[in-house]
Amino acid sequence: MIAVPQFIKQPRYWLGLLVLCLINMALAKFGLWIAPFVNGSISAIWPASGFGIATVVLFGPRYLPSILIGSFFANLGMIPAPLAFMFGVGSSAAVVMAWWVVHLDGTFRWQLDRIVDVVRLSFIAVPLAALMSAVLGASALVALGAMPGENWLNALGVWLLGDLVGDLVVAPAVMSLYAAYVVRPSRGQLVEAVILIVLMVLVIGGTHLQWMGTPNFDPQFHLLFPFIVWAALRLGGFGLAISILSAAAMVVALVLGEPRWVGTSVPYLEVVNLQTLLIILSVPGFLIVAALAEHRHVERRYFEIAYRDSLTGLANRTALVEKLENVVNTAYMNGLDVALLFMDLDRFKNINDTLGHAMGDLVLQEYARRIQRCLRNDDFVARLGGDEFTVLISGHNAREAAAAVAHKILAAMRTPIKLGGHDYVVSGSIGIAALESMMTLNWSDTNRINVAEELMRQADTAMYRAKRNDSGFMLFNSSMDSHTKMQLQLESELRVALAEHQFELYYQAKVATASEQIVGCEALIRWHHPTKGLIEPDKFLEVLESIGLILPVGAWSLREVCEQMRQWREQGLPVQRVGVNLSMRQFLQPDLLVLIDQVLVETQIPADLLELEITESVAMSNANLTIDTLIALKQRGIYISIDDFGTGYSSLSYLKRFPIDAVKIDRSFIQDLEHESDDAAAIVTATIRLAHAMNLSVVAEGVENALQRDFLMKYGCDVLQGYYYSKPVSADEFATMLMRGHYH
Ligand SMILES: Nc1nc2c(ncn2[C@@H]2O[C@H](COP(=O)(O)O[C@H]3[C@@H](O)[C@H](n4cnc5c(=O)[nH]c(N)nc54)O[C@@H]3COP(=O)(O)O)[C@@H](O)[C@H]2O)c(=O)[nH]1
Repeated sequence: MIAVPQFIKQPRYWLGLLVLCLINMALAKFGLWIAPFVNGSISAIWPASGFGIATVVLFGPRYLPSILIGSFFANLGMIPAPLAFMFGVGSSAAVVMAWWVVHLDGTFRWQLDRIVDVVRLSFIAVPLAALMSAVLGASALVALGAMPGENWLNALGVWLLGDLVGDLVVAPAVMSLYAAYVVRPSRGQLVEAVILIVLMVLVIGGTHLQWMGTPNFDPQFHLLFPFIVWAALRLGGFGLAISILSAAAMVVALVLGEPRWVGTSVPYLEVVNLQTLLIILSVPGFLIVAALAEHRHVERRYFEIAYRDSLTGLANRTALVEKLENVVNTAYMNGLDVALLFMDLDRFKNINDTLGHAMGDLVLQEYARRIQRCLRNDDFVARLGGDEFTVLISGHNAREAAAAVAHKILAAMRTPIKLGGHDYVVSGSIGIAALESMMTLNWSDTNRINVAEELMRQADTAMYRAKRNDSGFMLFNSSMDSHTKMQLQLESELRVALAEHQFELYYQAKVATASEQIVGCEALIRWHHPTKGLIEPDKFLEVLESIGLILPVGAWSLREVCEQMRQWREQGLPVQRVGVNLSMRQFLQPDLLVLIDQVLVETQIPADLLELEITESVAMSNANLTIDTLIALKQRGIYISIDDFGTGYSSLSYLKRFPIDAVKIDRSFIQDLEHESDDAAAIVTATIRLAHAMNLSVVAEGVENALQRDFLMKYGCDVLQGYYYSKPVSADEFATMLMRGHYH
């Protein structure tokens, strides 16, 4: 059974077909009407064929019947029905030919906004279609006895030219008018188009009517060219289409209506002139429009590349900088406020590292959308790169508006995002810098560019402060600058500290819960500042990490620990395992294993005396890499513990994947141990039970009193560490402990 296409059942289709049939018929009638003025039988202009090509290219071959039927009924009554039918078949075949040629490789754009499409339509599809129609039409005339065979070639020529003119004028014009129906021209363009046509009628019509009928009258149709160029340059395809159709109508009317040809037909040379004129008005016009559209497209692409962020579609850094300078200028002129929000996603790197960059991209795209939804139309949002976004707000009370927007954005971020089947909440930190209108009144011109830069810097500083304080968002204030200066000073002092050997390692004992004998220790760094005295690591570790100095300092710690063990062993002390903390950067550095091997070989320390402590978040930052590194460390016999356990977002069952030896319960839980029913107590006991089930040793950090010790003893914690036994002490003091065999 033949399947009936769906469109057949749609009334819209039949209505469309009917309308197209009627238009086709009307245009064919027009062609037939002008035929006697020219040579009596075959029309010099056949607009129906151009309209047919346009409708089938635009709406598909399903509308082909409109051409066959329109042509048939237009001719019926004037010529025998079989001939009328053959003409209809010829017209339809010509349109199929044009449709096939333009769609050969599926790249044709009926909007005619590329030169290649205008060329394909005008120089290949239309000539082939016109030739086919002419061959079939002239042959049908001869075959059905309506014309002697010797006139075939002549009829073919006239038919061909008539179709060419109709196709080249009407087909691109109808396509362009349809494009304007889809993307409406502006009111200004419509007004300009009307003015253009009125002027064209006045100039051409006026000159023509003035001289018409005088001896040696020469029509001044070349005066049409400036109007066509004007339309093509200023109004695009739509303006050009209506100008060309108006010009064609006017020219045909003026030529046919000339008193010289009344009662006779227009001489053939005049007809060819008319046909040539219409073709050279149309084809170059549409080529100009296409060339301009291509140029605009290239410009738009350059603009996109230069000013758009390709991942999120938001404005990029360059666009922000330009916009900021403009907004600052406008604010200066109009006494407005400007506020800049600088936003950064918290721990975004972890998402990239653990879930992959593709998921990271999804997060950025989703958060770009969420930020946009929190803004008004005239706010400006940009992605600076990575996970950094900015929002620019200007107007009255921009600072208050910025704070409200920051609230909205942070609230929008709290909705979890689904990644790989799991819900994640990615929080953000926002810094806000604002310029009040009162201040702007005093700016000089050069100042204003610096002001834009300064705003960016201040918002950035406030964002870092918000991130550090975990406070969501913060407004910039000048005290933040002094903090930044102090940070810079700290950075340079730390570089000096490394070069001048101002770091020292202290050692804190770890004792076995059952015997309370030392079973090892943890090496903890201290800084002997030349003026400020002994500084604890919490005050400088983060800066070391942020400026990358943690790598040489970490390498120094590792070497120092092993060197110290070697010395203690040489002194005959009962050296136990010593733990060294590894920071994120250290753990992820590619030559960590090379360094460890080198140090162990140099100091001749057995690998099982070395313990590496990595925090949960370090282990989780890149699970696959962590497993590989840990396996390599284990193969060497190095002892591995997970530090600060309970503060990250992993679970023991997740850590099961890692080849580790011990977990160190974070001291915040130990300090909260008071009653067995407390949350902390429940967490500690559950951790001990689970860790033991997984054959892991459990160390409790921060044991400060007998109550905590007793609790941990009762629940079978293996090792205790804390001030209750010993604070971190210098290497010499720890050597004394080792000598005594006790932590006192
Ligand atoms: N990457 C490196 N990190 C290091 C290194 N040296 C230290 N650190 C890390 O710095 C953080 C702070 O260390 P510190 O100020 O030395 O504090 C340690 C102990 O003094 C403290 N502690 C131990 N017992 C108690 C106690 O009973 N009460 C109490 N209030 N504090 C106590 O805990 C710190 C040891 O913590 P941990 O490492 O988690 O076991 C700290 O995070 C260090 O890791 C280094 O060379 N490299």
